[in-house]
Amino acid sequence: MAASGYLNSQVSDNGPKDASNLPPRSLRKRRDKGEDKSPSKISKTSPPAPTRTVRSRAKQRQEEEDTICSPSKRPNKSSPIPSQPSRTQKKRGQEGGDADSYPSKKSKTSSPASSQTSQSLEERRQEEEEQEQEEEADSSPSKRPGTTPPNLSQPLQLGEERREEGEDNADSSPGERPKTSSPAPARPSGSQRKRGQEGEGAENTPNKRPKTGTFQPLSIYTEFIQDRDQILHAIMYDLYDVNKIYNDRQKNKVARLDYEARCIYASRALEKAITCRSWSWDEANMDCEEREASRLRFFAEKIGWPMLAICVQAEAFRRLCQEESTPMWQSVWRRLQGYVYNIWIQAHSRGFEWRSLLEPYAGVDAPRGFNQALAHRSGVDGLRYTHPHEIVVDEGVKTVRPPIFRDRLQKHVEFSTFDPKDWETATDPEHRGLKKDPTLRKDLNHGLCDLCAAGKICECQIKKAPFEFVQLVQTTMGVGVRALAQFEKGDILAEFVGPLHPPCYIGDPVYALTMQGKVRVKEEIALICPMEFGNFTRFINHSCRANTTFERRTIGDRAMMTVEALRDIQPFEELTVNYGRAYWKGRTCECGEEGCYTKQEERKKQQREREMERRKQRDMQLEASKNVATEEDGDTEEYSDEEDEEEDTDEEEDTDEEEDTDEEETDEEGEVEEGPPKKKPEEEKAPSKKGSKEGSSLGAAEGPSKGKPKGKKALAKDGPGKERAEEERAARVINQEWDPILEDYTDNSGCEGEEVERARGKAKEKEKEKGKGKRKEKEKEKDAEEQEESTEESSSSSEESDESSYVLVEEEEEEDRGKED
Ligand SMILES: C[S@@+](CC[C@H](N)C(=O)[O-])C[C@H]1O[C@@H](n2cnc3c(N)ncnc32)[C@H](O)[C@@H]1O
Repeated sequence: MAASGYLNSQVSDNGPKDASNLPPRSLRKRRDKGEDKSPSKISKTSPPAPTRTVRSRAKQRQEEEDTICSPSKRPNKSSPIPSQPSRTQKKRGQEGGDADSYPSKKSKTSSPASSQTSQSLEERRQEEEEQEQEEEADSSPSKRPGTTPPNLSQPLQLGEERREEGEDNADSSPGERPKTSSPAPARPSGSQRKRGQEGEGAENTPNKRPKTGTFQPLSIYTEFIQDRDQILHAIMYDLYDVNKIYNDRQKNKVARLDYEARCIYASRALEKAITCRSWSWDEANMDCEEREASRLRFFAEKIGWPMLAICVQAEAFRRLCQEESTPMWQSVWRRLQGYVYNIWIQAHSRGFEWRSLLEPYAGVDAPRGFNQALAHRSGVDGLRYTHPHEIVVDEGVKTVRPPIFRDRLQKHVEFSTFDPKDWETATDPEHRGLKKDPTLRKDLNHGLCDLCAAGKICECQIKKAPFEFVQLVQTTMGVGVRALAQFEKGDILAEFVGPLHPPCYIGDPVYALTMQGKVRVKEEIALICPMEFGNFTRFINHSCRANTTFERRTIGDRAMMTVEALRDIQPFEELTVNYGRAYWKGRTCECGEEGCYTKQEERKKQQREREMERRKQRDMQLEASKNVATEEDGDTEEYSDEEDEEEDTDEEEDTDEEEDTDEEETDEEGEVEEGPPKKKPEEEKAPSKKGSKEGSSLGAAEGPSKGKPKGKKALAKDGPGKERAEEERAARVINQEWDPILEDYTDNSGCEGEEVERARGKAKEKEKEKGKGKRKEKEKEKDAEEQEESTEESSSSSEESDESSYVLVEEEEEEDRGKED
C-alpha cells in the first residue's frame, strides 16, 4: 500500500464522497437514530436477544404495516438498503429489548408515509383477516381430505407448536426461559415456511396474498441459501453472545444466571446426543425427537464431542437440530463442517468454555472417543491469551501462526498513533515539523460527523462488533480476512488504523494507505502505515471486484479511513477491497476476476509486444527485400505473378491480425519474408515484357495493358524478322488474356484447315465492314465540299484499321511462311 498507490488512488478512483452530503443509507439511518447508541448495524444485535419465537399473526401484520409505513424498510432481505432491522430485532423493539438502540414504532409510524397509507393498511388488515380465516378453514385436514402433507410437515408442525409453547411460556414467565440471542434476521417465520412446504395450494398462492411493500419473490434456491446463511450467522452470533456472558459472569450476577440457564439448555442437548442409539444422514423415517437426537449425535460422531459442546451453546444450532428440514440441516451441516477449524479457533481465541459441559458425562458409560476428547489438551487451549487478530488460521493444514512481515510480528492496535518525531524530517514543508495529529477534528476542517451530522466535535464512535466476526486466514495471497457472520451493505466494518506518517514517507510500501481530505478532497492528510501495528483491515486482500471499500469519514473527534461493506457479505466469505489500479503497477494481481487490472495490463502488453515484433520483422524484411532487389536486379520481373499471389495471401493474413494498420508495409514484409517464390517450369521459360526495373507489384498492376500495344507497334515498325516475330508471338501468348481480339488469333494460331480459313475470312470481312461503315457514316455527315477532308479522315481511319489489319496480315503471312517452311 504505497503512498502513491493503494488507497490513495482507489479513493480518488471512486471519487471523494462527502458523507455530510451523501452518507451511505445505513449511516443516514443511524444518524436519525443517534449513532452513539448504535453506530454500526451489526452492533444492533449486540444486546442479548430474546428467544426467537413465532410471532402471532397480529404482530406479523403490525410488522408488515411498519414495513409499508417506513420507506427505509424493506421486507426483502436482498434489498440493498442497509440498517434494516431484522424481524427479530423489530420484535425486540416491540418487547422493549433495547429501547435505546431501536427506534420506537411510534416514531416510524408517525412518518408522512404512514399517515398516507394508514387507510389502505386498515383495509388490507381486514382483508388479510378474512383471508386467514379462509386459509385456516381450507387448510384444516377435515376440510381437505385429499391433501397429504409431505414428510417434513410433521416435525415442522411440532417445531411450530414448540415455538408457540415457548412464546407462551416466555410471556407468562419470562424468568423461566433465559433470553438467548438468535438474531436469525428476516427469516420467514416457522408458520410461513410450514405453509410454503405443505403446499396448501391455491389458497396460499402469492396472488392470493396481499403483497406488502416492495416485496420481490425470490427463487426457492435463493431463499434457501439466504435462510442457510442466516442460520449460520445466528449460530456464530449466539456463540459470541454466550461467550460474552460467560466472560462477564464474574462481575455481573445477571450474566452469571443467564449463563447458567443457557448451560442447562446446552446440557439437555448434549444428553440427547449421548443417549442416542441410532443416528443417520437419512431421516426419512424418524420422528421429531429421534431426528433431533440423530442430528446431535451425527454431529458429534463426525466433527467431535468438543465441537458439539461448543455448538450446542448456540440456540440457533439447537433449533437447527430441532426444527429445520433435512435439506436445510444438511446444507448448514456441510457449511459448518467446511469451516469447523475456523469456528474451533474462533472459540478458543475468545476463551470459549466447553469442557465443563462435557465433564458430567465422562466415565465408563460415555460414548466412544468422548473421554479422550475431553482429556486431550493442545496448543489451541492457550490461544485465549493471544489477541484474535494476531492469529492466522491455515485452513488447509489446520494450524495457526502469528502474522509476520519482514521478520516482525504484526501487532494489533485499536487506534492510529501520531508521533511528532516521524514528522520532523518530512521532505514536504507543509507537513514538516507537525506537532499535532492532523487527523484530529478542529471544528469544520474535516466536515460534519458522518454519524450524527454534528458540526462540532461529538462523541460518536464506530462500534467494535464486526471485529468479533472476522478472522485472519492463510490465503494464496498471504494473510487474508474471512467474515464469520453476515455483514450488510453499508456496514462500517472498522477503521483502518496504524502509525501516522507524513504522506511522503516511503517506509511501508505494502500496507500504507493515504488518508485524503473529505472536505478538501485533494489534500493528503497523512499516510497510515500499519506494517507493524494495525488491525485486521490491513490484511484485507485486493480484488478487482471487491466486497468492501475504503471511505473517508469524519466520526467523533477524528477524520479517518474506514472499511465498509459494498454489498451483503455472507458468513465465511473472504473480505476483499480494491487497492486501486496504481498499486498494481509493477505488481501482479492474482484475483482472477473478470476485468482484473493485471489481466488488462497483460493484454495491453501482449498487444504492444506483438506490434513491436511485427515492426521488427517488417524492418528486417524491408532490408532483405532491398538486398534481393539489388542482387537480382532485372530478374525480379519474373516473380511478379508469384508476388501477386503472395500479396493476396499476405492480405488475408493481415486481415486475420487484430491491429494491422499498415497493410502495404506488411505485404511487402510478406513478400520478402517468404523469399522469391518457387516458379513453375513453364513460367520460368516464358519471357516477360513487364517492366523489369519496376517494383514487382507495380509491374503486375500495369503490365498487361501497357505491354501489348508496345509489342504490336514494335512488330509493325520493325518488320517481320524471324526472331523478332517469335519474340512477339511469345509476348502475345503471355498477354493473350488481356486482349480478346488477339486471344482469338493466338489461340487459333495452332489450328489448321477449314476452321482457320473460316476464322481468317471472318476477321477480314469484319475489318472491311468496319471500314465501310465508318466511311459511309462520315460521307453522310459531311458536305461534298469537305469530301477530301472526309476522304482524308476516312483514309486515316482506314489507316487505323489498316494498322490492325496489317498486324493480322503480317501474322497470316508469317503463318503461311511458317507452314511453307
Ligand atoms: C495490504 S497487504 C494484504 C495482506 C497480505 N496478504 C499479507 O499477507 O500481509 C497487500 C499485499 O498482499 C498481497 N495481495 C493482496 N491481494 C492480492 C492480489 N489480489 N493478488 C496478488 N497479491 C495480493 C500482495 O503481496 C500485496 O502486496
